[in-house]
Amino acid sequence: MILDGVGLPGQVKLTQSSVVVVGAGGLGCPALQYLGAAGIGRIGIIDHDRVEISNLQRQILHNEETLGMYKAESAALAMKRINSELTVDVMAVALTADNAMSLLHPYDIILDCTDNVPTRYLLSDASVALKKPLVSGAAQKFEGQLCVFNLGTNGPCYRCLYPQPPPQESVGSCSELGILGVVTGIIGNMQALETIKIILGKEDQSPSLLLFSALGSPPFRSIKLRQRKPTCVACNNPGAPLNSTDYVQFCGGPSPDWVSEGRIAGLAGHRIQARELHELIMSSTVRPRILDVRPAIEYGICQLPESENVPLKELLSQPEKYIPSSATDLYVICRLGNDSQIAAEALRRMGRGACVKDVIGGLRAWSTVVDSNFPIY
Ligand SMILES: Nc1ncnc2c1ncn2[C@@H]1O[C@H](COP(=O)(O)OP(=O)(O)OP(=O)(O)O)[C@@H](O)[C@H]1O
Repeated sequence: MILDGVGLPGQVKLTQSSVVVVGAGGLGCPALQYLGAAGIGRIGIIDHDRVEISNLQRQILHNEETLGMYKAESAALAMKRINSELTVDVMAVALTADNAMSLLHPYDIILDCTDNVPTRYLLSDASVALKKPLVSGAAQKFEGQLCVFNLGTNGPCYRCLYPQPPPQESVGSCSELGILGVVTGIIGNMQALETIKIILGKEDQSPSLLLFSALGSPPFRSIKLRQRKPTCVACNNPGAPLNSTDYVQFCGGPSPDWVSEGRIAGLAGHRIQARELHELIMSSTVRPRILDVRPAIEYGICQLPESENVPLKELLSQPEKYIPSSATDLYVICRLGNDSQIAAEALRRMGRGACVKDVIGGLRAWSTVVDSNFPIY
């Protein structure tokens, strides 16, 4: 309140404002922590996922005691420890095209703290339709990006910048590619800062894309963005893409874990649950052929007995080498069930009628439903 340019009116603005944070992971946790501490009047948290031990290296609102709890709940508990009077709406559901408008509608500003491309397009289209600013963060390995989309009447949206999704091979999750925890801390904190600036009316009206590289020299670079693109399908017709886009199909690649059971059922025949694979192993006299597409170093840490290791890159460079004869079924597995979908699709494209199935949820699912002693990392 004593800060020049903020004062009591500024603090009142913070108290009277509302924000919604989608994703209570590496970016969402630091953003939520500072937004809560700043005294934002109402904070919504949307995340369908539960806290896992591998999250604790960067998802700083969660702790050993909240393992297994919904992240949205765990984050809310931690924030209320800072300020018991905070109003926090816990929404332990996945944001989808069906619920986006109703879940996001009550809030002034939307923060994208998620980790997958379909949700980025979905959030962008929803924020254009709702005419709300979208404070978007991303982080992977040693790098991060920050941008405020849809600001004012002419600020560009995510689609203006990226009309087409990135190629599949350039996309991966933190658990697949790794992330230095503090990098998400830096970007998540900056998302909180940009949000507070918007509320206080101190935002930069000509938006830029901030690029951070922990190993870069200098580590921060900034690119000024143009205004809305005249050809942007979302800005020209707000709401239209939201009603007509299958975001997962549009982005290609593996289905994120929030995709509904209905969609997985649509892929029936191409996919198998870990439990079903286990039943098959137990009931067959001939052991099913299992291809593990993780990098060799990860395969060395743990693997299913008698599985073969063909790292994804190797498989994609020569898929014909690994297609089974039409008589043999092939089950493709990885750590979380993403790379195995890409590998299975590549093998199926080779034809020959081979029956190739990927294991939904990968070895993580195996350790949850089949063998709790399986040492998944
Ligand atoms: N459509 C969505 N609706 C709600 N939450 C989402 C959606 N997409 C992603 N998220 C959430 O965004 C968060 C992203 O954070 P982050 O990548 O740090 O976590 P993670 O997915 O647990 O990471 P890891 O890749 O290590 O498992 C996750 O908690 C994830 O559940």
